[in-house]
Amino acid sequence: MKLVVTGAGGRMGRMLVAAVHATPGVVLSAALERAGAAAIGADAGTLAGLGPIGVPVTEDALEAFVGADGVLDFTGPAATTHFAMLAAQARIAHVVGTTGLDEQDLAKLDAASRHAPIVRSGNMSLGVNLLAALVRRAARALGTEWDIEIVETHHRMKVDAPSGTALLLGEAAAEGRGVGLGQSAVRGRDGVTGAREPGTIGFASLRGGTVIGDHSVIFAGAGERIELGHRAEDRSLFARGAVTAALWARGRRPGLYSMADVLDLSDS
Ligand SMILES: NC(=O)C1=CN([C@@H]2O[C@H](COP(=O)(O)OP(=O)(O)OC[C@H]3O[C@@H](n4cnc5c(N)ncnc54)[C@H](OP(=O)(O)O)[C@@H]3O)[C@@H](O)[C@H]2O)C=CC1
Ligand SMILES: O=C(O)C1=N[C@H](C(=O)O)C[C@H](O)C1
Repeated sequence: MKLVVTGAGGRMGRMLVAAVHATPGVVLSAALERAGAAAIGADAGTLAGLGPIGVPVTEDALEAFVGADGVLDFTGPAATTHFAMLAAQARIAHVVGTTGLDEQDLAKLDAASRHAPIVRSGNMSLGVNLLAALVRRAARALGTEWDIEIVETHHRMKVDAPSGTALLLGEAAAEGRGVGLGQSAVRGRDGVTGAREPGTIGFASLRGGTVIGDHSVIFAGAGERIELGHRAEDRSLFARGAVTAALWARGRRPGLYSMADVLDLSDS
């Protein structure tokens, strides 16, 4: 399977190039960065710490997509919605790890998924997607007398909050309660906020240092607390998950899929 890596000079892009290189059955057919980026012309393998692999970083997404079977995309919302349109035109699988997408961005992905398969997840790891299934189950069992708070910590360079993973876990909690996250989420508190509103799902974001990604879901009841959590120790686990998603998506019908579909956790 021929794969394109977008944002190939970024933290995740370099991990993705290495994961593709290490996985039998997939090859890197192109590596992209934005026009004018310092990485243009560099060998993608060298950037990823592999040594030269003969794939230079380029800026021409359309040409790259036409010659490929899938694209691994961990960039930013504007780039990802653009790549979704191009992947739809080329009818190739689009694996989206990008977070910070708003409602309009998601609507664009939805439209693109009518023409090609898209696998989107705020977290491509098995551990987090299993955690989401556990959170859904706990929220269903405990009911609204137990307050739910989601705390996430990431490195100082992260640009969006709450993290995509925190929102994924919030969605799972809301589903467990049979409510929509949009109506329940409290995304940060400051000043005289008043007492906690029953049934809400709170989010708190911490940023600092080189933390790859820590998430805790706290269920706080009367006189007791349950905490379910996950700590990522290495970005390569997200990259391996993305390659697994691309292999799964190859030849699938157009549609919007999640990592829970890829990992067969949808009924959990
Ligand atoms: N779902 C998951 O499992 C995970 C998701 N992520 C998400 O992945 C995204 C990227 O994270 P990270 O790698 O840390 O960020 P980086 O900023 O290190 O990398 C993003 C790269 O994409 C490049 N880029 C931006 N726009 C374009 C474009 N139009 N064409 C080509 N390249 C482009 C950036 O270039 P430039 O610097 O010039 O903007 C940069 O090199 C984030 O949204 C993050 O939250 C991260 C880890 C796991
Ligand atoms: O930006 C990151 O680094 C990460 N982003 C994803 C998120 O927003 O949840 C996944 C992981 O936590 C790392």
